[in-house]
Amino acid sequence: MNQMQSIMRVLRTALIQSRVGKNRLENLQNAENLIAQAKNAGANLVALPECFNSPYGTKFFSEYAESIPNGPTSKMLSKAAKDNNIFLVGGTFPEIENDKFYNTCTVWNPAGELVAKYRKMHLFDIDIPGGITFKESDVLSAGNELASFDVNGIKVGLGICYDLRFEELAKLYRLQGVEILIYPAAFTLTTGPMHFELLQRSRATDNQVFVMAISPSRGEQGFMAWGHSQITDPWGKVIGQAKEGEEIVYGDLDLSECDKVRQQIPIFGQRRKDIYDTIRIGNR
Ligand SMILES: NC(=O)CC(=O)C(=O)O
Repeated sequence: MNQMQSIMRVLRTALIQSRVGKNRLENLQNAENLIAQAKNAGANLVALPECFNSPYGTKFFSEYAESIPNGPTSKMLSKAAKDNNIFLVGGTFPEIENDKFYNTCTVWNPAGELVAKYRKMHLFDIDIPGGITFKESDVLSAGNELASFDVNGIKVGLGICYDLRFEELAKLYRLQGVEILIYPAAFTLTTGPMHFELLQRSRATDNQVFVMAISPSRGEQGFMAWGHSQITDPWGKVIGQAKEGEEIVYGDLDLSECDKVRQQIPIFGQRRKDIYDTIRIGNR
C-alpha cells in the first residue's frame, strides 16, 4: 500500500450523543448544530443516536413516524451531509411505509444522497422483573436486510441497538468485507451498565472490526438512556467513550489495525466450517 492509500485508510469519526426531547424540530436543530461542530473538528464520518428525533418508546413510534426520504428528518439529514461535506449516519427514527412502522437508520453521502437504509432486524422485546419490560414488536415490524456503504474504499455495516446482541449479524457483515460496524443504540439503565461496553468489545474482537455505538444522552424524564457512546478498535480496545450527558466522542480510526489483527490472529482462515453444521453435542 502506498503512502497516499494508507492516508485514505484513516477516518476521523464523530459520535454525537445528543439530547433528545419531545419537540421534533428542537431535536433536529440541536443535531444539526452538533453535526456542524463535529465537522469543524475535522470529522468526515459523523453518526447520530437511535431515535434522535423523538423520545424512545412504543407509544411514540407512530406519532413521530416519517416516510423516507420525503419527511423533514430525511431532508435535514441530507442537507446537513451536503452542507458539511461529510458521510452522515442519521441515527434512527421511526419510519412508516405501507402502514407498517420500522426503526430505521439512514446514511447520507457528502452530496446529500441516501446511500444506505437499514431497518432494525432484532426487535427489543425483553422482560426483566424489577428492571425493564419493553416490547418493540407491539408496534414495529422487523427489517430483513443487511445494509452497508463505502467511505473511501472502507466498507461500513449497520445495525441498531438490540442487534448488537446477535453475533450472527456482525459475522455476516465481516464475511462481506466490512471493517467498521455502526450501531445507533439507546441502551437502558438496567442493561447498559451490564452489557453495552462488553457487547461492543465482543463484536469487535469476534470480527476484527471497529465498532461504534451511539446513544442519546441521559434524559431527566421518560426513557433514560445509558449514554456511554463508544468506539472500540478491532483488537477489542475501547478508544473513546462518553459519559451520560450531551457530548461528541471523536476517534481517528486507523484501518491498518484491521489488517494487522487479521494477519496476526488469522481466525477467519481457521474456522472449522467443515464441522460446525454436523458436530454433535457430547457423545450422542
Ligand atoms: N434498546 C435496545 O434496543 C436494546 C437494549 O437496550 C438492550 O439490548 O439492552
